[in-house]
Amino acid sequence: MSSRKILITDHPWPELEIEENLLRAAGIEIVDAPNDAEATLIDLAQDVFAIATCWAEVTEPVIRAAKSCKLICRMGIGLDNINLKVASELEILVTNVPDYCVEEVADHTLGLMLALTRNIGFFHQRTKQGEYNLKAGPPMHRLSEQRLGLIGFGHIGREVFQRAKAFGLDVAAHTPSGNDYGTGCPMLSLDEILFTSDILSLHAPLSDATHHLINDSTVNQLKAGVILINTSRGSLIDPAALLRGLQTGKIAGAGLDVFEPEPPDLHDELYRQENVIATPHAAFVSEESVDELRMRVTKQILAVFNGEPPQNIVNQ
Ligand SMILES: NC(=O)C1=CN([C@@H]2O[C@H](COP(=O)(O)OP(=O)(O)OC[C@H]3O[C@@H](n4cnc5c(N)ncnc54)[C@H](O)[C@@H]3O)[C@@H](O)[C@H]2O)C=CC1
Ligand SMILES: O=C(O)C(=O)CO
Repeated sequence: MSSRKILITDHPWPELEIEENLLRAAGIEIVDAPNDAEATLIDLAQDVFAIATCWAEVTEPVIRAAKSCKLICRMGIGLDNINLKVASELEILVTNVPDYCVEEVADHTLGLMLALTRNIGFFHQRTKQGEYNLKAGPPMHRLSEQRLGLIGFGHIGREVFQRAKAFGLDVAAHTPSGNDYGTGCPMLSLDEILFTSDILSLHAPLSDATHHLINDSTVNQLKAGVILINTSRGSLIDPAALLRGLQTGKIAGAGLDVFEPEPPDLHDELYRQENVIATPHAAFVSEESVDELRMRVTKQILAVFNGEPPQNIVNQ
């Protein structure tokens, strides 16, 4: 390996001590980007053998500038911030960590769902403001009489299914393949899931097919009073259509962990709606998941440095 440098484009953890301990011991230098602007990444990527990225856009110009690059690691599951086509064309391996936070995201999804269906966010705000009563709360429904529709039934969707069953929810799912992975979960068409869900939760990756999957036309198909949960990617929802759906009452509430764009403009009308609860792309986080993620990415980098195949290659 001629280059001994790697570039970390961005990371939400304050220090890189896990990466430094393992990589510096092997003689690898870490370049910690000061910001994730494309021009900065183009400049810093020139002589690195690997790029590790959380949410920064690893664009075609960044990849083409990285002349010695053998590996691009997504420090996470979703691959929507990496130009996979160009990486593959240049025979650069791309990896992700497909299963480090499945339980955390499923728990978070149920958390958002319960906060909305039990009016926990609403009552919390009112109680803190000194209003100790049940006046004017949105209607609440018995969960065991509600249909939860999942769009996407991969690692996370299936984990949400298991939890939701324990709450007595009637769960159904939609994916293009219709594979229920032996769970017995009814698999429906997109139209059926939109028409029949009392709660709709998104667990599909961001792609051309899922971009603005929730738009004015699909909002129209939803059951009146539906609750919408998104812990996948913000751009699965057209934010303007969501706002209109909330304002007309078609959508009774939204629980959002992901946004378009990120970070969102929290002064936007959408986030001022009382029936929107939001968390800052935090669904994946626990001490355990983040440590596991960082260790596994570091091992992928070490493998390639040592001339071995890394785990979880997505483009081979
Ligand atoms: N908020 C957070 O902190 C986190 C968010 N995520 C997001 O969650 C997404 C899902 O993660 P996993 O379940 O692990 O992925 P996965 O790859 O195991 O499952 C994805 C599922 O989406 C389905 N799918 C693909 N295209 C579809 C379409 N057009 N319509 C409906 N379904 C479609 C697939 O068939 C599969 O069932 C990730 O792609 C990522 O964007 C992942 C981790 C953390
Ligand atoms: O792992 C993912 O895809 C996340 O969204 C967290 O970065």
